[in-house]
Amino acid sequence: MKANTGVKMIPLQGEAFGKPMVIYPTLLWDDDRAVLVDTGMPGSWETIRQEMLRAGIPPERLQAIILTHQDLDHIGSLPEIVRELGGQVEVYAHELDQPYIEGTRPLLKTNAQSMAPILAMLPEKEREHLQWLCENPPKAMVHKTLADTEILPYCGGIRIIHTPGHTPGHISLYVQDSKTLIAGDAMVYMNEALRGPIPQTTLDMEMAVNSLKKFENLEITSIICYHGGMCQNNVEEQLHALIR
Ligand SMILES: Nc1ccn([C@@H]2O[C@H](COP(=O)(O)O)[C@@H](O)[C@H]2O)c(=O)n1
Repeated sequence: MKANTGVKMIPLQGEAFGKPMVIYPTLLWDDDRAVLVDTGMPGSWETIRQEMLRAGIPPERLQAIILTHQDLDHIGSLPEIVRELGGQVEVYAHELDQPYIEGTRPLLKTNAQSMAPILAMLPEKEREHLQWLCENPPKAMVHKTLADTEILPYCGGIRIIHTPGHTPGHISLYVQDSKTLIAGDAMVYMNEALRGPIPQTTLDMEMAVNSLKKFENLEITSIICYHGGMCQNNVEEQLHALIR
């Protein structure tokens, strides 16, 4: 029997890096399990938990967290979720971003040196907070690393697509049942238009643009961008216009 599967974005509103920001982790579920894709900034777990309850998914059902990459706004609440749910949750990420998430290497972007220009512009209280996060970044163990083309057996099958560029281990996810592409930061959705990677926060633009080719042959009905949310208008036409 086919499981009942679902996809729901969890909008998180707040201030990050000196600007107001809305970001969109995604909740996936089937009859008995739930999966969270990305965890928001530090301190977001309570909002995520409330949104899970509103969707009728008890937090105890959360069995996996998939991190699209190492950036602070994606891994921020990972330690608090793992602390609360403990051994029931498996954490997944690509092996190239694993050491940063586990804290054995400093985060590639959210470190005091890279963030210096932003830190210098912030009011004192926010600067101290971001400085503290740069020096004490969230970290937690990655239990399983993910490889390109692998299919995780949750929620009708989640295909892993390695899309390096924004970070070396950036992944996107294709949710087979609903034909939803969870693009992480490989693309953004702004003013009802799908756009490519953002140069200001992408470590290797050429690689990031090249990674979009991996979406070319997918049948897609919706794209969830971490920045901008869900794109459902002329999805394939918009996507093909970005692929060079
Ligand atoms: N103005 C900014 C915003 C963010 N950063 C750093 O880049 C990382 C990725 O940010 P996204 O908004 O693309 O998710 C973020 O974790 C910050 O470290 C930045 O340098 N300047």
